[in-house]
Amino acid sequence: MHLKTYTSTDPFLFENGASIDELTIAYHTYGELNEDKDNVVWVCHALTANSDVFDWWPGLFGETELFNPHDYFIICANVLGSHYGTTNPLSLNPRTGEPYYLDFPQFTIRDIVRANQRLADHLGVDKIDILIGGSLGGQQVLEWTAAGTIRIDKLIVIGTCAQSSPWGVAFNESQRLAIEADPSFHKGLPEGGAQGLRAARSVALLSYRTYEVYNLKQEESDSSKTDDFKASSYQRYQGDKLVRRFNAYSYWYLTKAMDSHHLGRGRDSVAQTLSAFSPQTLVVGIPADVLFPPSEQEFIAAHIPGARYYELHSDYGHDGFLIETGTLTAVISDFLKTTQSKSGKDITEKTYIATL
Ligand SMILES: CC(=O)SCCNC(=O)CCNC(=O)[C@H](O)C(C)(C)COP(=O)(O)OP(=O)(O)OC[C@H]1O[C@@H](n2cnc3c(N)ncnc32)[C@H](O)[C@@H]1OP(=O)(O)O
Ligand SMILES: N[C@@H](CCO)C(=O)O
Repeated sequence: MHLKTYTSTDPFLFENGASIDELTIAYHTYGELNEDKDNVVWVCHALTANSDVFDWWPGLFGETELFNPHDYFIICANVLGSHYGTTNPLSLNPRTGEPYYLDFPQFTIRDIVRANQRLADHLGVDKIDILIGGSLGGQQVLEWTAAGTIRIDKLIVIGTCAQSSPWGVAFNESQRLAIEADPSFHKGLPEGGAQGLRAARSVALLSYRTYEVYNLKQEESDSSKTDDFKASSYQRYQGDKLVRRFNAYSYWYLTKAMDSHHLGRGRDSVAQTLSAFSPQTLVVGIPADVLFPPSEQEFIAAHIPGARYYELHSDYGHDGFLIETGTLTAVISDFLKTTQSKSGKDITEKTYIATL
């Protein structure tokens, strides 16, 4: 359960043709790979999380949770370009001896997935029983399946999309504008862009949460107030909190990777790519998610043969996927029971689970 690293000294080629001489991947594993190698749960994390899934997805992953190390071999890799141990813009470029900063190659979700595949090869994993992720994690799940480089039996995708929307790109661009407006971002220092990152997190939160949850959590009781509102202090606090644990360069690049997500790029179409998927699939949409609205999940579910779709009601909106772990446990358990009973059979009927 400790952070591990794997360094591959084979050059890593990016989708855009750039390369780096070596790639380090930070990862966590929990449990053991069984003899049949058929107990792998691979978790793909979202924008600012890390490889310690027991830490950031408690309630769903843990010693006694649905995904536990006694029943499964759980793997989570810190994504390419992220701050938590995998090669990223603050890593030293062996060609210059200096951090890459903005010389880091622009990478895509496909590059992230190819880094995951490199780790799978290193770990001797040639079959994933359950591949799960939300948001940027869900983008990886879909892209890894489309890549077809490893056998995957079941997919669980939550609050994500098959192709980045103009709305999603606009949110990300607004956050990058905030980072770029911070002069320190351009000075080549590890803490460069910190104030911009603070503002970017404040913008991002507006896409992760809802009007309802702000009313619930940040309501003012003092009617005489004309300044210093709770909601203001909350935005500032959340910005500071991210700055303490993340860097502006990784954030800038990762939002660009999200923008690049398009399952149909270089393939027939998004719809056709999804319709060729063979894993049994559960898609979860959150009606209050303004960033990845349910229509995007319905599209995914409608095109993957036999996919099941569940609507998770959460006032938290997009971040509900990290918070509503009780409901997710129930929905996923139900999905797993159904898939076990249908093991080996071809599911052609799309089933909508309206409620549990
Ligand atoms: C190394 C690490 O930290 S691991 C990384 C952890 N994060 C991740 O992996 C990314 C995924 N996780 C997340 O995005 C988030 O943690 C979530 C969505 C799961 C939950 O969000 P949170 O920010 O924890 O919850 P919430 O929105 O309720 O905010 C609570 C925090 O805001 C503070 N807060 C609430 N209202 C206010 C206010 N009006 N003014 C100032 N602070 C406030 C609370 O005191 C609390 O502070 P704390 O986090 O220091 O305890
Ligand atoms: N709030 C989460 C999810 C974003 O999709 C994060 O910071 O990673």
